[in-house]
Amino acid sequence: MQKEENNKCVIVIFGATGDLAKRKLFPSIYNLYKKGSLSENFAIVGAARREWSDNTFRENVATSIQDSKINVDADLDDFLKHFHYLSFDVTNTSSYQNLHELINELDEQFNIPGNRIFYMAMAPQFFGTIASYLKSNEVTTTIGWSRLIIEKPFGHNLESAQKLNIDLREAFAEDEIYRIDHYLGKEMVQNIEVIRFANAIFEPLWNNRYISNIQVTSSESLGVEDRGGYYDHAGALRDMVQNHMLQMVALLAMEPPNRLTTEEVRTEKIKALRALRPMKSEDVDRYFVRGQYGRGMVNGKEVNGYREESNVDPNSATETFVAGKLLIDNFRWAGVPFYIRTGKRMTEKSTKIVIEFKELPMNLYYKSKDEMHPNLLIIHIQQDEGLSIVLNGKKVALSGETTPVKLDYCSSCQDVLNTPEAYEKLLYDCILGDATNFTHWDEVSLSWSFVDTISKVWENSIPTDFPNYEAQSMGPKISDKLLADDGFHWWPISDDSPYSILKGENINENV
Ligand SMILES: NC(=O)C1=CN([C@@H]2O[C@H](COP(=O)(O)OP(=O)(O)OC[C@H]3O[C@@H](n4cnc5c(N)ncnc54)[C@H](OP(=O)(O)O)[C@@H]3O)[C@@H](O)[C@H]2O)C=CC1
Ligand SMILES: O=C1O[C@H](COP(=O)(O)O)[C@@H](O)[C@H](O)[C@H]1O
Repeated sequence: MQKEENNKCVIVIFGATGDLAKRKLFPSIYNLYKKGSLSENFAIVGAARREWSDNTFRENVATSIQDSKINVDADLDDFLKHFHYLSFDVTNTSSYQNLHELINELDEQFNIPGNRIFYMAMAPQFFGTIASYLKSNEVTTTIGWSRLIIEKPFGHNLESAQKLNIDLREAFAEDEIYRIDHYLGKEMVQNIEVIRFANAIFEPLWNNRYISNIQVTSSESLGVEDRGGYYDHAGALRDMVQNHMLQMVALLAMEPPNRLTTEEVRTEKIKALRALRPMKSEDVDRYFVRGQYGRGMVNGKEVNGYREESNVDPNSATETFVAGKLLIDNFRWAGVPFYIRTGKRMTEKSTKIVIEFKELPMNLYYKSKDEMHPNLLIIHIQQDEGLSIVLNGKKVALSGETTPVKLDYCSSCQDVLNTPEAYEKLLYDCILGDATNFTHWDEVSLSWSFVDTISKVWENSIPTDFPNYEAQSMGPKISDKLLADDGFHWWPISDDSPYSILKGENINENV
């Protein structure tokens, strides 16, 4: 009963004519509708500057759903009846009064008990303004609940994030603000907690006594595409590390929560981020590496270097690659490096976490030709979803030599049609009032304080070697040194060849 009342709501999408709404939000809402996760009592208001009619808006929503990979059923017309459009100027009071009236009408038409979600799918400079106008025009004053979903980037540094947060908090309480990090909606990112805390074979080993290092790689094969205007002011550090990469590190490092409630889970993640050893300016070059892609060959065709991309400064010093070594100063993790790397125009699209376990105290098989292979747990976040465990076994032969054995579980292969998109899951969580997989302000602020030191150092020392990696490579060679100095190497991340991780020739691929 509670759930049925809860999912009745009006969702206002600011920026409904834009790319995010088209590619992610409309298909996600349609999927929720098809699965019966939305009741019939919902309405969507699209708001943007364009002078569209409801019909034009519905046609665009239909096209975006048809262009996505979803199976479109006959119920599309019924679905579209829930969509309404409002031509909107963010700085004009009358726009908010019109919005208020429209929401009230829709509440009545669809029997919605005053529940509202305001989704900011617009450029971040408008977030504060919209929140403040919503409040002053009493659009957020309702007998039901009122929630704000806010897209990244959440500020450009700690100072601007703090200012944005103060602006938002004038209109919304912390528990009404849902800061989206779409990595937290990914199936296997959500699975990190389950793998860790529901398995007796991992939980006791998850610490510095048994783990030698953890590697988190999120590589992209595409370049900056048409987002040069935004990206050239952000760079990989702000675009990926401040949010997605540090969120994955927090999930890997956190203590088990007392309960699976939003507050308990967030508290543990916040504690892990607090334990992150702050960077000193003088250590940045030792712990972090930046790169920028140059030209290269992709599928037999030469592709542009970053500085030749549209809306990018031809002398840009913006990094499109970051690798770093993080240390977590607490009992569990003292001495265990967490290596992260992310970049554009790398060899392939892949996000993987490799947990490398320590060697055994004595190796009975050491005298044999092959050295023992460390045990690995590999969490495949994307493109394939699943996990692998690398163990040692005996070679099928008389010699008694050991050989690495890999056990694979592919969760996306089991349920390929039902794996929900990250946005679908997160939108549904927000409708149900579950903020566990959204970032709390404390997580945002701790991540910015960590990243700010690095970006300040980088802003003050212009790299002379950019571009320093070829498109379609694993980034600058110097990123291998981060690990080599500690006696480690990056494990390969290829999805194409599931056994590549075991092959000697692919190990140390960049060294
Ligand atoms: N696209 C993506 O994949 C991702 C986007 N994001 C974030 O989502 C947000 C939106 O991104 P995206 O959809 O790509 O951006 P777009 O530029 O494609 O869309 C911007 C939207 O804002 C509207 N808009 C712009 N100015 C005004 C104004 N003054 N008043 C009213 N509406 C206005 C535009 O419509 P109109 O021109 O009709 O006014 C359009 O609907 C950004 O914060 C971005 O960082 C985050 C992750 C991924
Ligand atoms: O937030 C962002 O993420 C994407 C990568 O997301 P993924 O789900 O495709 O891995 C990245 O391309 C983009 O630059 C960044 O803003």
